[in-house]
Amino acid sequence: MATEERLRRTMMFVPGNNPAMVKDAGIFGADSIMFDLEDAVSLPEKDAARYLVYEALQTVDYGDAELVVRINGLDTPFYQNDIRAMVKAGIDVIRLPKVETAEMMTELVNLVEEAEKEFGREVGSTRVMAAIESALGVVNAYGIASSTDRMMGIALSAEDYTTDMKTHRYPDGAELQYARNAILHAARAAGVSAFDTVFTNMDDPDGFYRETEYIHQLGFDGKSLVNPRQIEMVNSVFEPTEKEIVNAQNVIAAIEEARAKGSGVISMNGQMVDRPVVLRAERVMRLAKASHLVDEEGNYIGK
Ligand SMILES: CC(=O)SCCNC(=O)CCNC(=O)[C@H](O)C(C)(C)COP(=O)(O)OP(=O)(O)OC[C@H]1O[C@@H](n2cnc3c(N)ncnc32)[C@H](O)[C@@H]1OP(=O)(O)O
Ligand SMILES: O=C([O-])CC(=O)C(=O)O
Ligand SMILES: [Mg+2]
Repeated sequence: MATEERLRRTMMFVPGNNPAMVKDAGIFGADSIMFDLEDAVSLPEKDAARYLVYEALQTVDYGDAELVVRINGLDTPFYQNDIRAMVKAGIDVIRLPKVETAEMMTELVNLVEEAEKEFGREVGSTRVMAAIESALGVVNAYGIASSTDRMMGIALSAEDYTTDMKTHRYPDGAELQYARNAILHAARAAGVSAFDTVFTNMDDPDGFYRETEYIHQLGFDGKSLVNPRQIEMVNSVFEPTEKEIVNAQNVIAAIEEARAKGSGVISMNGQMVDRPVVLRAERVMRLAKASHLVDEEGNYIGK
């Protein structure tokens, strides 16, 4: 399933007009690096940023990170050149900002396909994602999330969203409750990844940690980030604990024993273990493996 393909806990914005940040973006260990051609780049620098990111994609080794670019919106004069350059460079994922309808994704995908043909890239190899930044986008979230086979995920973009909603961000996040839940349900129903929004106050690590724990509890796959210092904090929240891993191993062993006896349910330390419990345990083990916390047999080895 698309949401389980790879770890996507951390998706770090890197301003596309900053050569030092673009060059070093791979050293911090983000699961996904997101080069920004949109709001981090001023209008006079749009062409230079596109060229800088294009060059970096040809020359810099970003290791295993998934490479994403946030292009300019469909209401700008820049998005067509952004799409052609990024597809030509072989970007993994194009993130379209300010998506409000499924038709906007269709327009993106048509241009991506044209560019893949023009530059000899395999048709279908470029994936896409949508940033949802308005009330209309939230209302249409499922249509957007299920608009194309290329869809990797959808993200809440709370800075623009709260502006559209005539509010701003508060420490308790109550103003984002509906959007977070709507986006998460749309992503899960469509089988794509769900990303929470950026947290922009670098001087409030406690607030960042609280928000990350909260969105992890809701079920998001990860979070958009603006600074490398945020990566380790997100990973520490998303990594399964030793206790969770040992419990998952016990659950899997118990259900295998039950199945050998022809039963789909068993009691383990007073807890009923049945299919949903087993599916959660299997997911814990996949996360543990991807986080290199277990060996090939699934035994906890820690960091
Ligand atoms: C609402 C929206 O649209 S949000 C998305 C658009 N915004 C962005 O892309 C902003 C990205 N983030 C940044 O530009 C910066 O992190 C800021 C402005 C928020 C903070 O900057 P600083 O206070 O300089 O950050 P900090 O002191 O932690 O930087 C430490 C190091 O990490 C680097 N760094 C910081 N942020 C990033 C980043 N996003 N990507 C890559 N490298 C980064 C700095 O260059 C610095 O490197 P150095 O030690 O070699 O000089
Ligand atoms: O995608 C994000 O989280 C950043 C952004 O553009 C917004 O919040 O408006
Ligand atoms: Mg925005």
